[in-house]
Amino acid sequence: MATGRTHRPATRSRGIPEATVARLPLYLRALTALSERSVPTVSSEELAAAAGVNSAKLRKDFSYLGSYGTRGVGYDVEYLVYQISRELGLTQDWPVVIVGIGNLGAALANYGGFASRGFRVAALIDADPAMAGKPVAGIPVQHTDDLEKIIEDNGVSIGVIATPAGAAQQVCDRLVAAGVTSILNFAPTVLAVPDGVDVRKVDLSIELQILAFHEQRKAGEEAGPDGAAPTAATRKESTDQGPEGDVPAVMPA
Ligand SMILES: NC(=O)c1ccc[n+]([C@@H]2O[C@H](COP(=O)([O-])OP(=O)(O)OC[C@H]3O[C@@H](n4cnc5c(N)ncnc54)[C@H](O)[C@@H]3O)[C@@H](O)[C@H]2O)c1
Repeated sequence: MATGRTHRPATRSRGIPEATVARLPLYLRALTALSERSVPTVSSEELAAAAGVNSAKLRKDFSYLGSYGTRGVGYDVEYLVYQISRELGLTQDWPVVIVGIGNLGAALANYGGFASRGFRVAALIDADPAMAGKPVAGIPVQHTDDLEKIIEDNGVSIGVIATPAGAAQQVCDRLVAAGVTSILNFAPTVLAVPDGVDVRKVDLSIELQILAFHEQRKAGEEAGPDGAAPTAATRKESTDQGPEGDVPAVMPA
């Protein structure tokens, strides 16, 4: 699956390809787990396996960061955590607003993984007046009438859209007009944004459709061309991640 960002060239100005940027969070997740176990160093092979990435690709990715590891020792885990966090802009706190506090928005608000990665949920916004003031994940929901003021007061540059598809473009336009320059869109619709605004789209049903495609292919292989039982060559491990082995569940906008 291709990954990318809207309105950005395939290579960023500092020379790190988008495909490498998309893998940095995978390395960071694996490195954070090693750090939590107080593992001091890791080889490229071990880290590649933990991140689900090919080790030659990992070494190439790290060369863009200027990180080459030490022969026979490997990479310093803490230093790589710092380097990748810095590259991803995670050494600073990012206030995030979530718009649309229904089933999905509430689940996202309750997800502790944002805060632990430097994303602070600054505000929850919904159009339903009945929800205004009601706490979700300990944060009172605010009405969309105040969207612009909320963005400005909190210095928000990242917005998450979890509204119905029909409302998403209008919400997006207001977020962008108020100063938001990055949008994570969960609504099943393509958003139009001006240059300089990044949109990432998450669509779990697309991921399921891709899995369905692989299931169908596996079923065809199991039956074999003449209906024969599967052989070791045709049977696939359930951990198969595809040729790249590093495909994130996030679609380009
Ligand atoms: N990307 C995914 O994998 C994924 C998974 C589940 C749901 N979704 C999508 O996420 C969206 C939300 O799903 P849900 O199940 O939480 O729906 P929901 O109906 O439970 O919640 C939607 C919320 O958005 C609010 N809303 C409506 N219009 C608004 C507007 N203009 N401004 C602000 N808030 C507004 C509603 O008041 C409601 O609280 C839908 O578009 C759905 O298709 C995506």
